[in-house]
Amino acid sequence: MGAISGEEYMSRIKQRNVELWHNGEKVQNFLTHPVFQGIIKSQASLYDMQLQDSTMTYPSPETGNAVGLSYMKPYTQEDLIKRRKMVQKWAKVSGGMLGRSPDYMNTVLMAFAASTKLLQGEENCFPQHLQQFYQTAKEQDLSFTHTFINPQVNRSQLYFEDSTEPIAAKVVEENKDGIVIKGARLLATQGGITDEVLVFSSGGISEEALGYAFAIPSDTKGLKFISRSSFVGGASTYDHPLSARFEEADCLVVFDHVTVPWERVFFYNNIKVSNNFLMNSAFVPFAMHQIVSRQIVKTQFVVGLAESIVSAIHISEFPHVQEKMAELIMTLETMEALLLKAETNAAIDEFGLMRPETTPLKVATSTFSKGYSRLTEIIQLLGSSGLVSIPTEADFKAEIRPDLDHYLQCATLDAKERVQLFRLAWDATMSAFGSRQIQYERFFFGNPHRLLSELYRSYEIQKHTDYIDSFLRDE
Ligand SMILES: Cc1cc2nc3c(=O)[nH]c(=O)nc-3n(C[C@H](O)[C@H](O)[C@H](O)COP(=O)(O)OP(=O)(O)OC[C@H]3O[C@@H](n4cnc5c(N)ncnc54)[C@H](O)[C@@H]3O)c2cc1C
Repeated sequence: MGAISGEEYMSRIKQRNVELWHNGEKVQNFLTHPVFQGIIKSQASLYDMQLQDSTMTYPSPETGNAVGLSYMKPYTQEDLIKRRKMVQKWAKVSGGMLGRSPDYMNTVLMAFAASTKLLQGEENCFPQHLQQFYQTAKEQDLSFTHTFINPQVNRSQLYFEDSTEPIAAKVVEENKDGIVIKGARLLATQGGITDEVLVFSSGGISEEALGYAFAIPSDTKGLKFISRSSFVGGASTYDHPLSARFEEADCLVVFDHVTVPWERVFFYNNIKVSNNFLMNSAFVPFAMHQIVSRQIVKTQFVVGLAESIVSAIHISEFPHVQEKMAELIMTLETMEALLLKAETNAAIDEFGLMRPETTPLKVATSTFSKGYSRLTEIIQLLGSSGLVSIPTEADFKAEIRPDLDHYLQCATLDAKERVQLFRLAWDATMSAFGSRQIQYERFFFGNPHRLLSELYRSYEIQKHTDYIDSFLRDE
């Protein structure tokens, strides 16, 4: 089969009988629902793009089919660069706003499947199931959401859930068919509108029943996705240039005695593996390589947007404006340099993959997680009242049009073009969609404080203290 078209992706979504709730109602037809139709069309356009661009696929080593490059295990630096270019082509479609373009989860699955030797010989671990699932996903171009964390009930390190009905999803039974899961997980972005959901323990557990990894179809019996309220502002892409197309709902995932068939269980009932697999696997470097590639496109988008505002209202002569533009450029150049360093220093890892150097990627993701809100703040500071003087497409069709044309023109654009630009800046930085983007970049890859402390703990710092020692000795 191999890489699919947008049409095939949509027809699969349509055929699945997924239980997805939004605003108190069970969603019936996803393809025409005002909240989900925009994102589904955008995802479909990405699949079409992949099918039409030969640099976005590669021949499957097993079948020879043209399959998505995001599934490709990189063995050389050229492979890594091909992967980066593929990620960035897709990211350009949404200005980097789509966190779950298919390459993200495909990369994650590739990295997990490449790491199965960590499961070999371990109790209750099934490396062959993970390998097989990766092959199926690659050949059928399956789409994914994932959920790695437990509900935010009590994060105290001393907390031990004692509810009689599980809150955090756990294994409540195992039988001849598989393991049975009851409870909930957070926070599946694009939950309900993908073929499959990938569920992994992200560590930090002390109870065996909470440690497992599996993948199941989104329409598995007992599985329910509860979407947050939608940030789609409306269907008009003039009024809502981003949210109308790229709003990815985030979902609570509820497992009501969901049976996971044995062939879909990757591991369970093994605390050591559950706590270590994610971090010891190839997940972090390869997921981060995808993330930083996308975040660079997002930064380019912000730089372009900011400069378009600067030139539209002629504010480039002011020193603080130049300083703010320089700040954006510094972030972009820093991100690009870090990615280049990671790729340049890539080396074959314990799984035989060409692994990008992890430290620059950790620095880049942490820089962006902290700094993206500042990038959006700069857009707000430059756009000023222009970000709220944003009449709608309907206003431009009404009899007030001559007033709008006259009073909302700017140095380089007519009123309708100017409002279109400022509406884009508003949607990127101030609308509900734009605010969620900030929260997304802060948190989606895990607790940012944990990532920073992990950066410090894994950093080869000894050479610098050795330097100080020798400096003192030489005095
Ligand atoms: C928009 C968005 C989309 C997301 N999409 C997905 C997805 O598709 N799939 C998925 O699996 N997850 C997703 N996530 C969830 C993401 O993985 C979590 O937000 C992240 O791991 C942080 O967990 P939390 O939100 O429960 O915050 P918490 O862990 O509850 O943290 C709350 C606060 O307490 C602090 N805190 C908590 N514990 C500690 C500690 N031990 N030490 C120090 N400080 C602590 C945190 O730093 C934070 O300030 C998404 C999140 C967002 C915001």
